[in-house]
Amino acid sequence: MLAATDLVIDIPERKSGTPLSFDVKAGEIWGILGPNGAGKTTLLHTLAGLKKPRAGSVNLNNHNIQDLRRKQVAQQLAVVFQNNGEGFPATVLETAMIGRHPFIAPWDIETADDLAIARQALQKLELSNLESRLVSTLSGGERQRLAIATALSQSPKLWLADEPSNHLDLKHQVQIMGLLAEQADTGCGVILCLHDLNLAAHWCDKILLLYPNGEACWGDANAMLTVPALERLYDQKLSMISSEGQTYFMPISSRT
Ligand SMILES: Nc1ncnc2c1ncn2[C@@H]1O[C@H](COP(=O)(O)OP(=O)(O)OP(=O)(O)O)[C@@H](O)[C@H]1O
Repeated sequence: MLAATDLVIDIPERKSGTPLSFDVKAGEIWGILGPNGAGKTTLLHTLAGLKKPRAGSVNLNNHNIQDLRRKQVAQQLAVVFQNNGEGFPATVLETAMIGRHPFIAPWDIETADDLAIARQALQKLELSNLESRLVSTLSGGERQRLAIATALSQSPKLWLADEPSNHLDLKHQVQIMGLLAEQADTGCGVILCLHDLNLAAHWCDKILLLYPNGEACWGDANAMLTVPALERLYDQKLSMISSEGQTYFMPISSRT
């Protein structure tokens, strides 16, 4: 679905680091992990074709993403951004409808089907009762769920989400990760930037570790999520706990 070949992301004044070559297949959930400033968002935006790579290429279904028109990309791929700040004044429903725009011809208006898809997405994210509200009045978690509902309205084959659990309470974190897993089960590819190691351990099939010096490695989640690798990644002591077949990582602090 999405293939990176010898990809070097472009971070100003930073060495090129490890060229990235990997293939995100239908049904897979990839987690990109790394400390603040490592380049996770830059990588996600490069994979989405929003940012040109310094070297190498990103192919979306065998086409170089830089050669595709933005509308062609948006018909296949949705991006959930890290910050869903204020845009134009718009209601919740109007915002969810933005997800339908890649499928609407210029000068055409949304059809009843478009409206139904957007409403279904709002319902899935428990936002139906807020559809007439202005986005500016939403809480952080509601805004995050709306960003995911808007991506869902886009019916993407590929999801790229930057910290999708941002601002969400525990129940909604599980709900959103469940929704993304459901999307993967229906044949979508999913790529997530994550800070929460436990969400990564629970939900991701593949992990890419991105170090601040540009070094990177990737592979099956259980091979990548080891205490030595993660301690080096975050420069933080960790302990690993297993419970009921699940793995959990905890930072070790000096406070007793
Ligand atoms: N236009 C720019 N000019 C200079 N440096 C930039 C520019 N844009 C981003 N950077 C730097 O690139 C680095 C990577 O940023 P990026 O947002 O990709 O990191 P991240 O891993 O997503 O971080 P976080 O976990 O904090 O969200 C950061 O050090 C950032 O300051």
